[in-house]
Amino acid sequence: MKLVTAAQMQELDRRTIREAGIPSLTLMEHAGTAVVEAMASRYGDLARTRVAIVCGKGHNGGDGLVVARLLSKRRAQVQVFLLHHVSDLAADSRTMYRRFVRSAGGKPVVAGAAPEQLAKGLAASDLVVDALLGTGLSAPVTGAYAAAIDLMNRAGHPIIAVDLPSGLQTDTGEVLGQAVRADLTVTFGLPKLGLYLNEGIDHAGEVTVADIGIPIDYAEAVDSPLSLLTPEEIARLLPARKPSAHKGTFGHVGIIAGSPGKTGAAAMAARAALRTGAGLVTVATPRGVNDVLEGKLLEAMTYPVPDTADHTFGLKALDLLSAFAAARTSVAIGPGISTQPETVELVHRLLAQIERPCVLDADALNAVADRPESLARCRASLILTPHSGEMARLVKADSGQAVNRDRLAVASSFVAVHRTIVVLKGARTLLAHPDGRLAICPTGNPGLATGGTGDVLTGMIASLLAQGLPPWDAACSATYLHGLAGDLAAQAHGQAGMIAGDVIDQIPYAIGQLSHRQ
Ligand SMILES: NC(=O)C1=CN([C@@H]2O[C@H](COP(=O)(O)OP(=O)(O)OC[C@H]3O[C@@H](n4cnc5c(N)ncnc54)[C@H](O)[C@@H]3O)[C@@H](O)[C@H]2O)[C@H](O)CC1
Ligand SMILES: [K+]
Repeated sequence: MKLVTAAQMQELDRRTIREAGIPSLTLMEHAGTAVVEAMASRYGDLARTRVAIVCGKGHNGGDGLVVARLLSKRRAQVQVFLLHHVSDLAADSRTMYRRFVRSAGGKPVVAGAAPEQLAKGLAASDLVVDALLGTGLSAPVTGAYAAAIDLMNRAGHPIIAVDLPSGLQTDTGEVLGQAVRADLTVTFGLPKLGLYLNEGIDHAGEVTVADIGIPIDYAEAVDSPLSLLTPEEIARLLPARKPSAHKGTFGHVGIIAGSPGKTGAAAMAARAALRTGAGLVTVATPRGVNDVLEGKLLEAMTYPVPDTADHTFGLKALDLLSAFAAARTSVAIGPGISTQPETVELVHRLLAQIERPCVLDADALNAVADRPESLARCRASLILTPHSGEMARLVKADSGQAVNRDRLAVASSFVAVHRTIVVLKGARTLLAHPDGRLAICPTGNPGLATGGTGDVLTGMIASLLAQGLPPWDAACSATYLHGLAGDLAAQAHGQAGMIAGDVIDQIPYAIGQLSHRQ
């Protein structure tokens, strides 16, 4: 599904009204209806629920007035707070104001709501609807708006944001002055970019994208290189398992991984590859740690190769590893291989020889960071899976935080230069393709910030490559499934208690959830 900026959304809105002839009031009615439906599905029967609705003067406020009328119909106890006098409202919003007053029989509407009144009203509510500002935000929030946002955030009740949390910049996810911290955001038509970037991630809460009647062909025609991965799209990409299949049908993953103290990384990548459906998985590992690794694996095979005195990968293994990779359907290099200088050199030489689609992760990324030109020399399709710290090393940025401040630009320019796919991990993992495509993954949670989950993702991508998915589809699908498995693991164990092994255990259920959508 396309991700859009404020300008793209406004253009879509304009086309829908002018060309498709759908009246703006109808769109507003649909928007309000969608918010009420999302509230009912999250908070249950809303009858007798006390709801404070805080409205600005634009169309976002108009949506809020529709919500007010529809909630009153459901016998919720609604209190509307208008920050402006009725005469200041946009025309459609004024119409919705009148409809609300008429249908709700003169329920309290406080025009130009003073902070004390608002504070009292918020204290006496169960839920808060934020309909102050949407895509029309054009300047930092100050004065009465800032005060209202602060009061909403401090009221301690769940906040439902209409279209966007007020104060959030639609395109960048930056807070302009002050922004609402929502529990649920119901966004209209297409998802807005800022809900998935920067502070927007924390301010948006759960995001629901609501259909308000914008024609599908208009939405698909939006010229945006950015998309949000959706379960429907990912379900279509996953490999089918025909009744006549055998294990050869699902490919043979080769994983080059492990060193003393880090055989767990190798084992987790292998198990994740198997759980994602690969037919066969073999881990090539330094001879000195092979016995330890074998003890951790049942279904995967190992391939011990000559090692250095430290029991890490050394140059004497180059020819064997090159032949190993050539005999596999896909390859992953990196989990737990260490940054021993000979291992680093080995990675560079392997890259010059490898031809199978290949995932580079962890220490393999650290190896290429000082000589990234090796990437361009590689003939294979490469998928790199850095977290922000590894990306910082790859692009010589000061820190992972510097990368995170501008994830879109960093990832796009890296792939344009090095012609690889990048999976930039982190809150809302970002995928970048050298042809300019960008995708953001909505699944995953902070519980995934635990050792080993990166190795799991590497194994999953390699698995889908081995099953024949093109590299971009494999990267998108594996990232989505990995986040979903992480969300299921968090449900079972909590975000603090979940560990990478729990994510592996949930992969089959994540695949199962998507299969129902095929
Ligand atoms: N996209 C659609 O198809 C639909 C969107 N709807 C809703 O409409 C809003 C966008 O409405 P718009 O009137 O353009 O803007 P806002 O309501 O977000 O606010 C504009 C209003 O606020 C003033 N303003 C801007 N910045 C500030 C500030 N920092 N402080 C105070 N005031 C500010 C500005 O001057 C305007 O007067 C969209 O988000 C949806 O919720 C439709 O209802 C359905 C169709
Ligand atoms: K809002």
